[in-house]
Amino acid sequence: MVERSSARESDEEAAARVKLLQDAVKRSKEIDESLQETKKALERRKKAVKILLLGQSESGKSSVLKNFQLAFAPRQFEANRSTWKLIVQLNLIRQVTHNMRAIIETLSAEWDPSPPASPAEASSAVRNFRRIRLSLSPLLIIENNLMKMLAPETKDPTKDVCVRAGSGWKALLQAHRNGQSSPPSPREGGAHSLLGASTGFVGKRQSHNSLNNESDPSQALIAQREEILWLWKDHDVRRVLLKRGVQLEDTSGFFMNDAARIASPNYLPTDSDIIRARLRTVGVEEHQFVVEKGGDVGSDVFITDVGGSRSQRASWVPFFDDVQAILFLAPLAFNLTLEEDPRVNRLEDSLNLWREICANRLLAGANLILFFNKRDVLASTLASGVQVKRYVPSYGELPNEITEVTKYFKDKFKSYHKRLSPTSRPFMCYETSAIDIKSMTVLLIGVRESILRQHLKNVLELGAESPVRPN
Ligand SMILES: Nc1nc2c(ncn2[C@@H]2O[C@H](COP(=O)(O)OP(=O)(O)OP(=O)(O)O)[C@@H](O)[C@H]2O)c(=O)[nH]1
Ligand SMILES: [Mg+2]
Repeated sequence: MVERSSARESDEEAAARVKLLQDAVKRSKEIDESLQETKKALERRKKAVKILLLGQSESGKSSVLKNFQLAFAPRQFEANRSTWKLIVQLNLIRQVTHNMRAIIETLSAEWDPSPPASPAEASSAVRNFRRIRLSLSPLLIIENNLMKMLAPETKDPTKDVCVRAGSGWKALLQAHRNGQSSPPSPREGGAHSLLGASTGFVGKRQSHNSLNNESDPSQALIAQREEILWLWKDHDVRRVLLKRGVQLEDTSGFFMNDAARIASPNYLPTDSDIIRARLRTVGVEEHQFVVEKGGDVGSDVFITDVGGSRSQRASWVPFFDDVQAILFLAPLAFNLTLEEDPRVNRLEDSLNLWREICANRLLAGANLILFFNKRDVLASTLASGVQVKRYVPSYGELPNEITEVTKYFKDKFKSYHKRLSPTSRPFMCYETSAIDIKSMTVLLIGVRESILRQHLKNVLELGAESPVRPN
C-alpha cells in the first residue's frame, strides 16, 4: 500500500518534472523567437531610413511628419483620422475663447466705453455682442475640462494644446470614442516616446477620462454655431479688428474660417484639417511606418519628432546618433518673436540653431536638408506691407519681395552651412508650405529618394573601406 502510494507520488513528481521541463523548453523557445524578432527588427532598423525633424517650436515639424505619413502610409494616417477630430475642435474652441476674448476686449473698448443705462439704449450691435459674450461661456467650461483631460500639466491657459510624447493620447481619445473608460494601451499606434515621458498619464487622470456633456465639444459647438459665426463674420467685428491690426489668420491651428463646417453634426476632419491642427510636441517621439505605396513598398521609415521650444533642445542630443538625414524647419518669420522669450526674434533664433546643428560633430555624417517653411505666411506678411528692413536692418533697400527675401536669407543659411560643417556636404534647401498637401507630397517623395540614394552611397563607401575578411 505504502509502496504503491510512493510509486504514485513519484509518478506525479515525474509528471511535474516533465511539465517543468516542457515549460522551460517553451520559455526558451519563446525567448529565442523574441531574440530573433528583436534581431530582425534591429536589422530592419539598420536598413531603414532614419530622419530627424529639427527646428524651433511652431516651425512645422509635426506638420511635415503628418505629410510624410499621408504620402507614404495613407492607411496609418486614415486610422487616426477620427482621433484628430477632438484636437481640431479644441483648436477651434481655444481660438474662440482666447482670440475672441481679445476681440471682445477690443470691441468692449470700441463699442462699450460706458455701458448704456438701460437695454433699450444699447444699439443692436452692442446687444448682440453682450448676448454672444454670455452664450459663449459654456465653451470655456468645455475647454477647461478638455485641457485637464489631455494636457493636465498645462498651467498657462494661453498656451497651445500639448500632450507629452508617448502619453497615449490617441489611445485615450480612441477609447472615448469606443465608449471605454480607459484606453487599451498607453502607446499610440506607430509612435512612442524616446524620453521616458510620463506614460502614467492615463491612469492618474481617470476622473477626467470620460467625454460627458461638459467635455464633449460636438454638442456645444453645434449649439453655439451661430454665435461663433457671428463673431467672426460680422461686418463691425471685422472693421474693428482691421483697425486694431489684429491678424488671426496666420496663427497656429486657425480654424475660424472653417467654423461652420466643424460645428456641424457628423463632422469628420479632412486631410487639410489634420495637417493644420496644432498640437504642441513635448518630449521626443519616434514614429515608425511601413511604406504602403510608391517604389519600395514594405520598407520602414523612422522619423523622430521633437518639441522645439528652447527648454527642450538639450534633450535632442542623444538622438543625433544613427540618423541619416535631418530635416531642419526654418520659417522666414522675420517679424515674429519666440513665444517662450518674446525678446528673441524667431528668424534669428532659427539661424543660431542652424549654426549649432551645422557645427555639431555628431551630425557630421548626416545630410542636412533645410525647409524654409511657412512660405504662404511669408507671402501674406510681405503682401500686408510689413518691411523686412524694419526688423533686419542689414536687409537695407533690397526689394520687399518674396524671391529677394528668400534669396537673402538662403545665402545666410548657406554660408553658415559651408563655413561650419565639419566635413563638406551638399547644401539642400527648399521653400515649403507644410499645409499645401499636394506640393508637399511631390517634394517629400523627391527628398526621400535623395536620402535613400545618399544612404546607399554611404553604405557602399563604408563597405569599400572595410573589406570582408576571409575566416
Ligand atoms: N500657414 C502655415 N501654417 C503652417 C505651416 N506649417 C505648419 N503650419 C502650422 O503651424 C502650426 C505649428 O506647426 P507644428 O507642426 O505643430 O510645429 P512644430 O514645429 O511641430 O512645433 P513644436 O511641436 O512646438 O515643436 C500648426 O498649426 C501647423 O498647421 C505652413 O507652411 N503654413
Ligand atoms: Mg511638434
